[in-house]
Amino acid sequence: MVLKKKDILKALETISVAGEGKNMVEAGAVQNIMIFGDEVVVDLVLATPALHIKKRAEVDILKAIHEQVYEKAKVKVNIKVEAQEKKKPEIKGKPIPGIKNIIAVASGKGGVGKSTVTANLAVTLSKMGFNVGILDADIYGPSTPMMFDVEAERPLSVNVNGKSKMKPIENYGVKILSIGFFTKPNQAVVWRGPMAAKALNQMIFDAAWGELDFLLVDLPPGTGDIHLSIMQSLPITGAVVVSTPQNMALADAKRGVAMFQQESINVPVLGIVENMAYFTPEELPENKYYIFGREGAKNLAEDLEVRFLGEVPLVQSLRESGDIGRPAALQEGTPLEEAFKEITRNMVEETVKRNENLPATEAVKITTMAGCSAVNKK
Ligand SMILES: Nc1ncnc2c1ncn2[C@@H]1O[C@H](COP(=O)(O)OP(=O)(O)OP(=O)(O)O)[C@@H](O)[C@H]1O
Repeated sequence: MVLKKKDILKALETISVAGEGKNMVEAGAVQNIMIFGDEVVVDLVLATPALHIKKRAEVDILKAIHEQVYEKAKVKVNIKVEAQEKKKPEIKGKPIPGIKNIIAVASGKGGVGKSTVTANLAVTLSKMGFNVGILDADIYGPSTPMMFDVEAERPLSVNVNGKSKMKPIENYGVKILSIGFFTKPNQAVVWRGPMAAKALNQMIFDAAWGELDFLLVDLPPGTGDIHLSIMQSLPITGAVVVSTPQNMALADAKRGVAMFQQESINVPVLGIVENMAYFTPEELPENKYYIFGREGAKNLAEDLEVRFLGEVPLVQSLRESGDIGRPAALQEGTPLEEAFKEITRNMVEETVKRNENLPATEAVKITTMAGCSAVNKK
């Protein structure tokens, strides 16, 4: 009996690989087949060193060749174990023309300052010379319109290439669309998941964002359906997680990071920001009181091996600036401006690093920090 490689391959194609839904040839596990007379040598690569799986593969191969090709074939199986490379984060969703980087800003717990951080990151990016937008997707408490003093505004419709599009509201050099523009003030927001997802999709794809270097997405707190829906429809470049140093907030932040890193989402976490890191009376800036604990988010970042982007103190003027609608980072020469500059610089740096590891898509364009002197300045 003359053994043929194609018959052996056909037999091996009947063996499935556990958990992959593919046969071992399709899955690339069969590296080589050699035939010497009635002897067949199969080189196999497996991702797991588990003994029972190795044994099982060997038995299956023997059986398939004996039953389907030649019952007296002398079969030898060489198994090599190669840990599979960790899946690289990939950009999902359809790219939005003109938008280079989409950064999701998330927090596990509510009220930790996610929207405040988003607003100040946005104005800092704008001061650095980037074109910036904020998509306020916080369906439970859209606060961006208030933080930018545009609560009373309503987006107008404009004509772009014959299509009617929603024009974002602009202030302090930042383009804004918020779910808050479509609800009355004080109206209880009871968006159901699909409704919210639809409204968000319109704000993303039916909006005239123009050219943006960064679109920051202010996510609702927590890790719910709306997050999944955004993650699936938007090509998110990376995520920034905001937390206070408090244990309770940290546990939620950890869940937030895990949500981005889970296999089905696989959005890289650019880093963690520690908000309300300490209280400092404005008249005594040297005095620091660690009200919510010390360096909790910093330690969490280290534990999770993600970048610590920086800390923001608890300062009365930061709250006030949010309430009056003028983000604190707009001021020049203040410790708060410095803090946000540092965080923003680190975030841009992480975005650049992350983009270097990605396939070039419309959603990923910024691959160097050159051209932004404010970013390079330490
Ligand atoms: N570092 C800070 N110092 C002082 N006040 C702050 C600081 N960070 C946030 N705040 C204030 O805390 C309150 C909650 O902040 P913010 O709305 O940004 O939180 P959030 O995490 O976005 O909340 P939500 O759960 O509604 O999404 C606001 O009044 C804000 O002005």
